[in-house]
Amino acid sequence: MPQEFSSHSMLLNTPSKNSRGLKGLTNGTEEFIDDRELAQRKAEAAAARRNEAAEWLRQMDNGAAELLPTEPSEELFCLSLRNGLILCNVLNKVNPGAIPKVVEIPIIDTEGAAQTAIQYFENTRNFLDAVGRMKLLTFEVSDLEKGGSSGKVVDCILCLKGYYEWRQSGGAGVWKYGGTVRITSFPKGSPSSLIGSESADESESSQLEELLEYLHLSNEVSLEESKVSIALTFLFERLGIGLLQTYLTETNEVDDFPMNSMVIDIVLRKAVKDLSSLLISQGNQLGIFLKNMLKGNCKPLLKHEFLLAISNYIDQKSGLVSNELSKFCICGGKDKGICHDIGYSSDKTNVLDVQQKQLEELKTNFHLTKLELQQARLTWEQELKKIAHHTKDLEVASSSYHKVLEENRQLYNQVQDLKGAIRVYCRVKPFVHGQSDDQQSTVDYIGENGNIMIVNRHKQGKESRKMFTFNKVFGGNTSQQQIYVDTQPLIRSVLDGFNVCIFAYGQTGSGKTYTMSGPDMTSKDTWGVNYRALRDLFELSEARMDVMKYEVGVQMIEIYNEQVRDLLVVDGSNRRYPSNLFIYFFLVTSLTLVIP
Ligand SMILES: Nc1ncnc2c1ncn2[C@@H]1O[C@H](COP(=O)(O)OP(=O)(O)OP(=O)(O)O)[C@@H](O)[C@H]1O
Repeated sequence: MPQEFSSHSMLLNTPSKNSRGLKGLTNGTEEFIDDRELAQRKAEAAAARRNEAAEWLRQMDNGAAELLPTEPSEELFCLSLRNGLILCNVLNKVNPGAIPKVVEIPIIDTEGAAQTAIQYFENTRNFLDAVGRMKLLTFEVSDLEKGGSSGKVVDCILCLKGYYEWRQSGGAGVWKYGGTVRITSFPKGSPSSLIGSESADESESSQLEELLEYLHLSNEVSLEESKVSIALTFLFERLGIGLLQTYLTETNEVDDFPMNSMVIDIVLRKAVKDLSSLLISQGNQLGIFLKNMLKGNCKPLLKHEFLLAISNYIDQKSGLVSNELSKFCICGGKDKGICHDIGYSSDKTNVLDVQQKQLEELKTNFHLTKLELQQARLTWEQELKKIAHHTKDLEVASSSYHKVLEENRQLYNQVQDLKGAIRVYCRVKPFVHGQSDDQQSTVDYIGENGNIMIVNRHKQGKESRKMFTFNKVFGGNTSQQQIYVDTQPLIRSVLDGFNVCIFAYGQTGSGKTYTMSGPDMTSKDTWGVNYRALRDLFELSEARMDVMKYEVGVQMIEIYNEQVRDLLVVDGSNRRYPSNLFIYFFLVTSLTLVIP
C-alpha cells in the first residue's frame, strides 16, 4: 500500500500554498479555519442531522411522510412537529402505548387562538413526558417555536431513533445514538429497563449526564467528520487538477490543441474511471488482507488494537520487502524459487514495483519515439522545402521553354509566310498507257525556277511556244511523296493557329484526284496530299497532347459551275460530273486549340 500512495503522489503537483484542508486533517492543534467557516460547517452538520431526523420520521409515520420534505428548513421542521401529532404517533410505534391518547389537531402556523392553546400543546407535552419517563433526551415546548432551539428537538428525535434501532436489533451490545456515537457498554441498565420507572434516583441522573456527554461527543465527531469530508474533497480536487496538469504536460509538446470544457470533462472522466477501477481493485485486495489478519485473532479487536496490528504488520512486511526487493527486481518475477520465498503481500508490492519500472521504461521509450518523430518531421519539412524550391525552378524553366517555343513557332510561320502566302504548283501528268500521243500541246521544257514551256505543234513561230511560271513545277515522274514535301510544313502551321487552304485545280482527267487522294488508298506510298496531311495532323496533335488539345473536323466540297456541293453527303446528289473544269476542295475545318 505505501507504494500506491507514492505513485499517486507523483501525479500531484498542486502548489503548496493551498494547504489549509490538509492542515485541518493532519494536525488537530493547528486550525486555519476561520469563525465564519466554522459556523458554516456547524450549520451544515446541523442540517445533516435535521435531515436524518426528518427522514426517520417520514419512514415511521405516514403523516410525517406527507408533511415533512426530505430536507426541511429549520422553520418547516419545527412547524410540522409543533402540534405534536407526528411525535406522538412515532413514539407509539417505538414504544407502543407510551401515549394512550393522541389528539388530532390541524397544524397552524400562527400563535393559535387562546382557547385552543392548551389543547394544541397537549400532544407535545404528552410526548415530552413519555420521552422523559424513558430517560431519553427531551426538549422544551418552546423549542418548537420561533427562536427556540431546534437542535434539541433534533437531538431528541435522533436519540429516539437510536433507541428504536437498538431495540430492533435485539437490545444488546452497541447502541447507535444520534447516528454518530457508538456506546459499547451502555451505562447502568438499558433505557428499556427504565420504561415505566417512576423514581429519579442518583444513578438515573448520572446516566443522564453520560448521555449528555455522548451528545457533546456526537457533535464533536460530526464536526471532525465534516473536516475530514472537506479535506477529502480538497484532496480529490488536488488529485483531479494534478491529473489534468500531468496530461496537459505530456500532450502539449505533441499537439497544441485548443482546451475547452469538453476536453477537460473527457480527461477528468477518464481519470475518475481509472482511479475508480484502481480503488475497487485495491479495496478488494485490502479487504482480503484485513480479513486474513483478523482470522489470526479469535475475538473482535478494538479500533486502536486493530490499528496497532496493521502498523506492526506493515513494519514487519516492509523489512521483508526491502530485503527481497532487489532479488525480485533481478528475477523480474520469473525465478519461482526466489519469488515463492516472498509472501503474498510482498509479491503484490513487487509486482507493482516492476510495473512501475515498466511504466517508467515505457515513458522513456515514448519520449524517445516522440523525439524521433520530431526529428523525422523536421527532415520531412526540409525535404518538402527542397521539393518546393525545385518545383519553383521547374516552373521558371517551363515558362522559359514556353517562351522559346512560342518564339520558334512565330519564326517558323514567318518563314512559311516568306515563302509565299499563296503558292501555285504545277504537276505534269505523264502519258499513261493507251493514251494517244497526238496531243495538241506537249511539255517542251521544265525549269528549276518554276518555269515550264509548252509547245503547240499546230501553231507556228512565236505562237507555238508559251512559257508559264509557277512556284514550282513537278515533272511527270514526280512521286506522291515528292509532291507532299512542299505542302508538309503548312500542316504544322495549321496546328499553330494559321489558316491554310490546299486545293487542286485542273480540267477533267488532269489528275486532281490522283494528286489529292492517290490511286490506291490501301498503299501508303501512293497516298495523296489529303491522307498525308491528315496523318501528319494527327501525329503532331498527339505529340502535343500534354500541351494542347485539338479538335479536328473534316469537310469535302466541290465547286462546279459556280455551285458548291458537299461531297460527304450520301443522298444521291453526290454524283460524278462528266467533264469541264472544276475545283476540288479538301478542307480541314473546326480546328480548335484548347490549352489544358
Ligand atoms: N501523275 C499521274 N501519274 C499516273 N497517272 C495519273 C496521273 N495523274 C492522273 N493519272 C491518271 O489519269 C486518270 C485521271 O485522273 P484523275 O481522275 O485524277 O483526274 P481528275 O482531274 O480528278 O478528273 P475529274 O475532274 O474528271 O475527276 C486516272 O486514271 C489517273 O490514274
